[in-house]
Amino acid sequence: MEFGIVETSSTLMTDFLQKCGGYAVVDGGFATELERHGAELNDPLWSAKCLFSSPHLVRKVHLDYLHAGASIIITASYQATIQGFVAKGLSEEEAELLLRRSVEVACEAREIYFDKCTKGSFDDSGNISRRPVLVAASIGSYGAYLADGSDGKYGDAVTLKTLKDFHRRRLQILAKSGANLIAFETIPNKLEAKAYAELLEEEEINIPAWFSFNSKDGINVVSGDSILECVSIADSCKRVVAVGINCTPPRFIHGLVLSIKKATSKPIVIYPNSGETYNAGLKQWTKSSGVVVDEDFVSYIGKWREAGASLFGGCCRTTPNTIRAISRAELGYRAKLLRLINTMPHEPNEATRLSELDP
Ligand code: MET
Ligand SMILES: [Zn+2]
Repeated sequence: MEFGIVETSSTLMTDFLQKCGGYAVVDGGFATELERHGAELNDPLWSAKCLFSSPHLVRKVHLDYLHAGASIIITASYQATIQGFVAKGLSEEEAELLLRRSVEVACEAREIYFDKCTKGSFDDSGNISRRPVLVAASIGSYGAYLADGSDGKYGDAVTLKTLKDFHRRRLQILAKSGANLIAFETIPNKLEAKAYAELLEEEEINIPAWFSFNSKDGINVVSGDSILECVSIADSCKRVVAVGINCTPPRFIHGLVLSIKKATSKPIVIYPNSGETYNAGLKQWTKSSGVVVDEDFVSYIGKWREAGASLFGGCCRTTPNTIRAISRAELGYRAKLLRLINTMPHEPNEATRLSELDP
């Protein structure tokens, strides 16, 4: 029975990617998009504050990303922790309800989107035709909860047990909330990756997960730990169905995908930030030379795909426009691929195919 559950879990991503034509579009920056709509997130709970202060805005932002073409939407639970809610004066029960609510709101947005966009569309067999949409329940790191800019350098007092104790209950709740997968995001170090992998096994979590690491130099993860060692931890966990990088400047992604490829054959998920730098002290994003506009962002996608990534989205300070641009580029890529296949007298070699398909 248990084997059966894990089996289903492990094929979720490959089945999904197959349905999407090999590549899928993830959503964009969630918290920063809430802020663009006027939410005041200078708070230890960050985007999770909106789960009780403005759930309608959370739903709207999910919907905007769906309309922009995202096929995976990530919940507002990144910084939603029981410990954080309790510190705000909520009871544990209320905190757990809010965690569940983060997934419910995303599922509601998906229902509204399906309702609006699939009326009257049927496939050749008469079934309703919808692009598949997955809801990924976000789990941010212990450092996100601390919100102290520690970048995964937690010090010796924070052990594997500390991290497992911190994450266990939230993971249990989100895994039973109706989400399709767990997105462990912005993972800063090896110890936290290990804690997640052990929790997934110990708790027999029956939905799959992705591990997405954070890097600030394009070589190591943000704490300085080796990306290869981090990816290997994800690779050896059968419940992990994709591994990648998020909230990292776009200019570092190509090299990181090449490194990840060396340590896993699982699908690679990439959702970089806008290239601006977050100043944890000032709690502000500051412009830097590597900032890219939506068109530039899209021009990178071909390279990332060529390097081996198959799920693309955006993180902080990217918007539904970024996702729309990625999604159009993906549709264009697929159309070109089809045309190429139909017109080629013989199977093109990989190099010809990829150079002709560069966006
Ligand atoms: C600091 S990375 C934040 C990731 C989260 N999914 C968000 O967009 O809010
Ligand atoms: Zn981010």
